[in-house]
Amino acid sequence: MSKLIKIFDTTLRDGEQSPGCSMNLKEKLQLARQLERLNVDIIEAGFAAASPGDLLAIKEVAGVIENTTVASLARTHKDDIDKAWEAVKDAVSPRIHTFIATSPIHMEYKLKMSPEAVMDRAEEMVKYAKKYLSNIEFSAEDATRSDVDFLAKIFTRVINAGATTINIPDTVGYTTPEEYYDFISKIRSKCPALDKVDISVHCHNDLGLGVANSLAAIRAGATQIECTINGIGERAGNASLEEIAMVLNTRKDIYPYTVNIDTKQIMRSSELLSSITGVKVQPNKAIVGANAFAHESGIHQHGVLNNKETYEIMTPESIGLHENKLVLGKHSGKHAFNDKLVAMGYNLDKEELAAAFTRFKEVADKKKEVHERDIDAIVSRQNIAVPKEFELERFVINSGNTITSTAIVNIRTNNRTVEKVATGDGPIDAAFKAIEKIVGRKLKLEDWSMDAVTEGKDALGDATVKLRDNGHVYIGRGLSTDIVEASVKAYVNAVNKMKFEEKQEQEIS
Ligand SMILES: CC(=O)SCCNC(=O)CCNC(=O)[C@H](O)C(C)(C)COP(=O)(O)OP(=O)(O)OC[C@H]1O[C@@H](n2cnc3c(N)ncnc32)[C@H](O)[C@@H]1OP(=O)(O)O
Ligand SMILES: CC(C)C(=O)C(=O)O
Ligand SMILES: [Mg+2]
Repeated sequence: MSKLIKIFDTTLRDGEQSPGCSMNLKEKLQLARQLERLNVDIIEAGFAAASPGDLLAIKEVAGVIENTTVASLARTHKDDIDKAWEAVKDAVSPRIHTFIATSPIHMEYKLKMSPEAVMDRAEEMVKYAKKYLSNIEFSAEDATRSDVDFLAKIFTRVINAGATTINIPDTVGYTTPEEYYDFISKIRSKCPALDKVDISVHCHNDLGLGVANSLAAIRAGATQIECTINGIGERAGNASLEEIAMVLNTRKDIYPYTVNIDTKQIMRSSELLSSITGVKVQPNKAIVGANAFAHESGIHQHGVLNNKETYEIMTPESIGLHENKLVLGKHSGKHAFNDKLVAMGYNLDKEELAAAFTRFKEVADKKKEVHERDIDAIVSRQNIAVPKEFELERFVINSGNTITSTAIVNIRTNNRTVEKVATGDGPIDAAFKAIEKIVGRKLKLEDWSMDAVTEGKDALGDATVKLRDNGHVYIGRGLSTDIVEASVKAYVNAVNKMKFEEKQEQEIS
């Protein structure tokens, strides 16, 4: 078998560091399960010392993931390492990932430590982590702006102390493919101990070179690539997992390596992440953008009609962009629905299945045809559902181009129905104002958007609402064939998330 290139997914850690991409515990669990289906080798589930909530989320992920290593990030501090261990110790395969910066600018101005002290600390903390477990990754933050001889020394010491993976990150997205190839080759020649461990790379996209640099690193001997779904991450993001996986899958002639990723799960992973964060993928994004497999111009269409390979270097099916197969209808029962879910890679418990089936029937009643992407939307929203402190019962809206829109909304909360009336600038605004009155709190609507999940006049509308309160942003999603209903559901979902997260924070603190 050819050499394995391990895929280390850091969507839940570095990805979550991007503005607007924070996720609650349920959302992290949902995404972690999808990453396991995608078959990544390592899930970096968070940074345990960052907050009690982060520690709890990693712990929960570690408790449910069976086939993938689960890692927590930790500074080179005893307390961080204790917390990281507490978070991952129940994992089937735990890893602690500890890091310290090695570039002159970071050591002098940020850490205020001498290079000798950094080296001593790194060695000491790897030894400290070793008392807990054997699988330890060490990262030299800002490696690409660090001195090669210094890196060779620190890597030799941490490997002798027990590190099993050495990461050489391009933290600020500064390097280029040729330079990175030479840099890694030089470090390898000065540090023979690297041949005994996995060499990892972690590339940021500040110059748009994250993927290209990761590929150059593979040719220089890297055996682990750190990346994120949709390329999210600090600043301009990280190298995108789907791009790396598809390059390695499509260009085996240049990269004759084994990669464990199930590429058919790529589209679903990308859509799930967008659905959780409310951050959409740009249409021309490679692999997962809406236009990635679209052919608009006549000459291209002519070519594709004669032979798809004239303009398609990979098939849409290879990333799980299925042909919108008609799957089930309103006469289908729970068994057929569950069989289909299993075939699509879902594994729901009894309660989740019952709730998803109810939603499926509601959708099937309104839509003639239920496609796999509709089911993806139903299931992913379902799992992310939080306790319904507020539940929409019904609404009536009076709207038109010559009258002020008026909404009457009835919501069930605390075992009673509350009804409020409000006027607004259009039907959706009126409905949102009525809900705000019921919640009894002034909420800032930061964003609202609507997408069609599938095509056609009976497409499911997928509404996203972003509410800001007390410095936090809460993202709600709503699905319906009716865009006002989808929006109202999304608003209520955002309010429920706000209440859920507030309660969680109170419980943890
Ligand atoms: C390149 C990366 O992505 S690194 C990961 C970045 N991610 C994050 O920072 C998200 C989570 N971070 C947090 O929640 C907080 O920053 C915490 C909880 C980790 C620390 O919070 P605070 O104690 O308030 O410290 P603050 O963030 O202001 O400063 C960082 C401190 O850690 C030190 N530090 C930074 N990196 C390291 C390291 N790898 N090893 C040891 N110490 C470090 C800094 O020198 C500074 O120390 P000081 O408090 O003695 O001056
Ligand atoms: C913690 C490290 C690996 C990191 O995120 C970076 O260097 O960008
Ligand atoms: Mg990073």
